[in-house]
Amino acid sequence: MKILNAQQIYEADKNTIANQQITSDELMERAATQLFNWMHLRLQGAPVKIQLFCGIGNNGGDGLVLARQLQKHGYLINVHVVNYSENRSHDFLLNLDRLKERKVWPNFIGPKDELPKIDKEDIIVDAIFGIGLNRAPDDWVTEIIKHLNNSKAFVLSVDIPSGLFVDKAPENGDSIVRANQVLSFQLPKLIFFLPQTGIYSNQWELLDIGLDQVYLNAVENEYELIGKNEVLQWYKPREKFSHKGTYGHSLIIGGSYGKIGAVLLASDACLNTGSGLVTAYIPTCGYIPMQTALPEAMVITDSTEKMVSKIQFDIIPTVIGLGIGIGQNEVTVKALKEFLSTNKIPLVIDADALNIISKHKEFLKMIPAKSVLTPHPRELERLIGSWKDDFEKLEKAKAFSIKFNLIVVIKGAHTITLCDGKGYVNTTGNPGMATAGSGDVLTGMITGLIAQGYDSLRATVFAIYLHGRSGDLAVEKCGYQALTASEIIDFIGDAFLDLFKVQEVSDLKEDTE
Ligand SMILES: NC(=O)C1=CN([C@@H]2O[C@H](COP(=O)(O)OP(=O)(O)OC[C@H]3O[C@@H](n4cnc5c(N)ncnc54)[C@H](OP(=O)(O)O)[C@@H]3O)[C@@H](O)[C@H]2O)[C@@H](O)CC1
Ligand SMILES: Nc1ncnc2c1ncn2[C@@H]1O[C@H](COP(=O)(O)OP(=O)(O)O)[C@@H](O)[C@H]1O
Ligand SMILES: [K+]
Repeated sequence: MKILNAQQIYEADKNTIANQQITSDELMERAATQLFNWMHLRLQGAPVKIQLFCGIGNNGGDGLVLARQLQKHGYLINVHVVNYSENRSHDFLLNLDRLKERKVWPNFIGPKDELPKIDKEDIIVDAIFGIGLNRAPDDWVTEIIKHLNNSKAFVLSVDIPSGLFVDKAPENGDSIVRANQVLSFQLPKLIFFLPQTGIYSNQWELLDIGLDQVYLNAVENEYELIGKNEVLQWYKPREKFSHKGTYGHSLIIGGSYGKIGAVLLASDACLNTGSGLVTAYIPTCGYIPMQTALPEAMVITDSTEKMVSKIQFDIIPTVIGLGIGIGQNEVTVKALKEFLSTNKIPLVIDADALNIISKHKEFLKMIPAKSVLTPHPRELERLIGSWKDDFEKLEKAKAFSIKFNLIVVIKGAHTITLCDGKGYVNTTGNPGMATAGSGDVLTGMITGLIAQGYDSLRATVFAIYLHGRSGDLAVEKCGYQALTASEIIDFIGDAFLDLFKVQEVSDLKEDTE
């Protein structure tokens, strides 16, 4: 699903109005009717007080239409207009009149006015600012937002939590509404997925408002949200007359004394993702544990007991997963340099191999094009330097990926894959996966898909989806705390099977959250 920027959303708006021959206020009515339906379905006429806080733009206009519809259905409403500008939008004014026609007189709040009383049992509708916010809210507006946040009432935000910009980082957390639920119009917003801004939307859902499909299909998006529909089309079925050679040979290079488990996890994950053959290249000390714990994997040992000191093998792997548990010993750095200087096989690079490359930036030029780098936030910082906010992080990582023609994976709650200037935002996974070794599993999975002939970008995005989905399925059985990396591997098969399950309506709702 496409993630558009603010300007593109306004374009979608314009195209919808032109091509469907409707007025802008009809589109607003459509949007607010979806808001009303969502609330009405859940509240069923409950006598709860609904306090609507509306701005003076179209987000506020949505709030006013919603207020009118709620009042028509007998709900108890209090409408407040946060009167932050004289520059009121046409559709706001139109709907203000329509509300007044129904004898509803909003309470206008200006800089010096007292703040309305909010009980914790009330429901707050936050329609103060939408995607039109273009500067930090004034101090008195910030005070209102703080008042909403301190009220303990349930907050439902229209389109986005007020106070968030769509395309840049906020300056002051106090001026952002903390939404229990966001109902956003049709298109997901990038801010829902970034650690700094995602915290303001506890849950979010998309409401289809029938935006012009021709425009949406044609528009070039910088970010894409990845769910089941996106990855399913890439799935390669197993062929009847295939054999293990058909599905590639993965080589996993890594491990050091005390960190053989990392290679074990990656190799196991790689096999479970479908790689035809898997060979692990490890220091000698790992030979027996590796062969015992994972008989399906072949093993090549380094000449050194406790670390990788020379990367030499006589097989021809399809792809190499490099760096998990490898350490940063001087001999390993040398081995890595020698290996990179001649290697032409695509790489998936993780962990200490990334840290070594960060200290020896000249190695970057030796990495084959479209190899995959999978740093966690600290490793990313070592690679690209620090950033002032999530947006700068994305820009720096994107520039880095373009400069070296590499795929860069920013791991986290919503892992983002960057390639050729475009970002792919993952939707699966859960905090139970913040556990030792879960990144090693991901490296094995990406390697395993590349081995089977998926191009590196698809392999990466697909593996990240499956990795998160395995974690989501596993957590249903064991809970967040007990989730281990091995458990994620145990559920890779279920994650594949789950691709073909027909979704229940209730699951569909979960998917958009
Ligand atoms: N396709 C869709 O998705 C649809 C979207 N719809 C809805 O429209 C919403 C966007 O509406 P919007 O463009 O009127 O902007 P909104 O966020 O209401 O801001 C209002 C105005 O405030 C101003 N302003 C900005 N910052 C400020 C500040 N700090 N302090 C004071 N003033 C400030 C700025 O005007 P300025 O003062 O710069 O002239 C801005 O224009 C969208 O979120 C959704 O709810 C639906 O109705 C239909 C379909
Ligand atoms: N809160 C979270 N929600 C979803 N996924 C998470 C969360 N925290 C971590 N993960 C995932 O777990 C993995 C952790 O990787 P990493 O930090 O490299 O672990 P390790 O080095 O222990 O193997 C990444 O794929 C990341 O996206
Ligand atoms: K809002």
